[in-house]
Amino acid sequence: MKLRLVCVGKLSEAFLREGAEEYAGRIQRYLPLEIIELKEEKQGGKKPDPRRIRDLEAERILARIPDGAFVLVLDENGRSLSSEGFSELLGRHMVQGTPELVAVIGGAYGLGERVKQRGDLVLSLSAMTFTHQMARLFLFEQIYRGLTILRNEPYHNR
Ligand SMILES: C[S@@+](CC[C@H](N)C(=O)[O-])C[C@H]1O[C@@H](n2cnc3c(N)ncnc32)[C@H](O)[C@@H]1O
Repeated sequence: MKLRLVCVGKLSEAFLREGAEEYAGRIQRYLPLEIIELKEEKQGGKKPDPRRIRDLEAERILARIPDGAFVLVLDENGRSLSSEGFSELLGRHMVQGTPELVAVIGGAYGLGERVKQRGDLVLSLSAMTFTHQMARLFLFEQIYRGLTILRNEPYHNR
């Protein structure tokens, strides 16, 4: 199974970029990982219309999700899972032969309804809201943690 992250915005904070790169490297010891960073929608000088921004970003996000992928949409209002539960989810898709697991992280205004509807699971990392950059780091850490749990490797201390 391949992993793909589709996200809006780059990692501009060096301390988060370093952390995310560290975990991305660790994940890639187990599974291939592709990161697609989409540009944030800008509305040239106008007062931002968050709904319009989300809708425009949604079109570009959906275009990067291949058919047959299992889609994990990251949203603070989604479902929460334990690390073990998340690890089981990853393991199930690896065994079932899901070709690609796509995780989606929104930009400053969050994700449009069409993206949430495409999600096979809308996942919350916490009921609190993080920046998209932090969400990326925490998601990567949890994917890495989940993979080490599947391999029974000493990272997650039960
Ligand atoms: C700054 S947040 C957007 C917040 C925005 N108020 C909204 O309506 O979603 C940017 C992105 O980070 C991700 N994110 C932030 N906090 C999260 C959390 N607690 N759980 C899961 N994803 C989160 C989501 O993908 C969100 O779209």
